[in-house]
Amino acid sequence: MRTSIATVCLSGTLTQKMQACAAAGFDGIEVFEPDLVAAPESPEEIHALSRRLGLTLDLFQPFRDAEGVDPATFAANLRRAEAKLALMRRLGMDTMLVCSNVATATIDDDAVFAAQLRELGDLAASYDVRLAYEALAWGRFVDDYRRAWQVVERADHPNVGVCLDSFHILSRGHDPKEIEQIPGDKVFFLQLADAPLLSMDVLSWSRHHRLFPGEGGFDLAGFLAHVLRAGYAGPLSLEVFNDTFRQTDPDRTARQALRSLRWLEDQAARHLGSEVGPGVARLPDVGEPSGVDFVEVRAEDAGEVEVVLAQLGFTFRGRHRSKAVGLWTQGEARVVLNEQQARGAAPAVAAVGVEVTDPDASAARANRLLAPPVHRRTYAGEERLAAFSAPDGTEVFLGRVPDGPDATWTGEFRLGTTPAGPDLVTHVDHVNLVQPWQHYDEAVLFYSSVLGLAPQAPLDVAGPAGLVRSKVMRSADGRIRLALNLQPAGLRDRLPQHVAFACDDVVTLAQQARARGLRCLPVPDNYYDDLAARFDLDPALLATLRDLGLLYDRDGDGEFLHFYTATVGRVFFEVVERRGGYDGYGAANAPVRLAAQLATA
Ligand SMILES: O=C(O)c1ccc(O)c(O)c1
Ligand SMILES: [Mg+2]
Repeated sequence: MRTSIATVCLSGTLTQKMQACAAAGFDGIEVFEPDLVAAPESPEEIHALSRRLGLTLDLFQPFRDAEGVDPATFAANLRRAEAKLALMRRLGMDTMLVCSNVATATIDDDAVFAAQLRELGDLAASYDVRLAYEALAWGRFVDDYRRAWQVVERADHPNVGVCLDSFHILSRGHDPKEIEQIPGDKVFFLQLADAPLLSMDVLSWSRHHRLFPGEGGFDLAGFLAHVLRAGYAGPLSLEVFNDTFRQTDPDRTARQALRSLRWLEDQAARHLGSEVGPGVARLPDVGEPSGVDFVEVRAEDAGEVEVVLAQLGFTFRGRHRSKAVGLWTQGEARVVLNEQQARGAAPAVAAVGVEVTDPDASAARANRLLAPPVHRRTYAGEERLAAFSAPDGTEVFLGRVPDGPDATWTGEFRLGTTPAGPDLVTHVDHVNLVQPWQHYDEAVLFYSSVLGLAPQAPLDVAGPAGLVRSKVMRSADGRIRLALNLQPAGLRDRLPQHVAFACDDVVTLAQQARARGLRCLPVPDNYYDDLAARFDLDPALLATLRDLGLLYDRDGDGEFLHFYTATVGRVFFEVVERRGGYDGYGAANAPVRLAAQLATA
């Protein structure tokens, strides 16, 4: 379907916004009137620029407070409308958004709304313009799309239809199913926005917190499916008022925006199944990744990380035959230590490899979703893995699901040791990636659309340097879990990232690691006193936890035992044992960890 975006979604001047939309690959834009009013270019110049850029000007918006008014006010509204219609002709535009009256309406009567819209429709027809009437969630009288449609039906004018905006409908909890009752050709325009599920007044929610589809909590695929069932065939347009996107790079936001639409179109097509029409584009269907292939830590000198991995029981498997890269493994957990092009860099998580069944299809999907490709030097005979840069800069590699116990690329490593004993670590449980605040929502969309991971409900963790917002992106079977943590503004330096390894016997592993000299993150005694109060723990277990510096959590019948290593550069490791189907991450313990890390930093 055609794609469009309101200029209000982006930062910059009108012409910068237009260039960003065209560069990302949008078909058209909604011209937000204040952007035009503030522009030095004439309407004719904007029209000419849109043609040069290959963008259609799909919707002029908004025209406010038109209907439900006394006759004198309505006469003034007609005069105001005529000026805007003449302006639209200069822009070469044919559709104007009329939002329901929030301010000047005094007459709560559908007959009056319909008669006034009909009269406006006559005026618009003389300029070859169509009016799309939109119920704002905070409209004075019309605040529900179903009432807006009743008014439009009653106006019965070929130039008057409705504009549907997912935010106004879903924020109020109005059932979108009745959209299917509206004839598709009377839906003149469709605006799409997601939002986090907040409880606050709808106007502030709408003006500051809207998000691109896939970044919030609304069911937009289900919503769009209703609109498509109604027979709507116009553009899919984004209208996202958001404080962050208004101040960040418009080129980047525009790419993120188009990614959200391509993802949503595919989701709606899945939702519709065999009902889907021919114009709805699908993405390559790749299934979800089945596991973590590797985690890469990059550093100028990875020596300290090697020490910690050895203490945790990892085996050094060798150096890469042509690069300054080493491989450490335990069970199916593989850690690559990369010392290339890392001058001055403290150890940090640089890349995560995931296992997919069809890397080419996954790469094609990522390309279609405008994921920036990463190019790394590979030499003849080496396995070349497609990679993309996530919004936080983490490089995501797409590897093939291995046939045997080891990924094929591990054969490129030489002169290592063969794993000797029984491995206690079985695999990578989760990777925790710190997100700069301005890219957080983009990261949620990136990991859900490109990798097909599902966002879990967000959680706030109180740390001594600020609240850390956390959202886990995971595959259905839990083999991939990426915890995205928002960097609190109060922390000058980035929070460390971490890699958590799963094991079946964390007590033994902790004992062995201690014997090898591992420095764990210290846990205060107060924590264990509180544990004893909260849970009716076996005193012997409590003593073991206290002795080894292990943390503990419980959900239902499940139990979680875990510990953290000290931080090396910007990375630390965690070892976790999940008992009895425990599915969380020990969130209750996170404040203790954050405080201990701050104290030892
Ligand atoms: O917040 C507003 O005023 C506003 C304006 C136009 C829209 O389409 C909308 O959804 C909201
Ligand atoms: Mg709208």
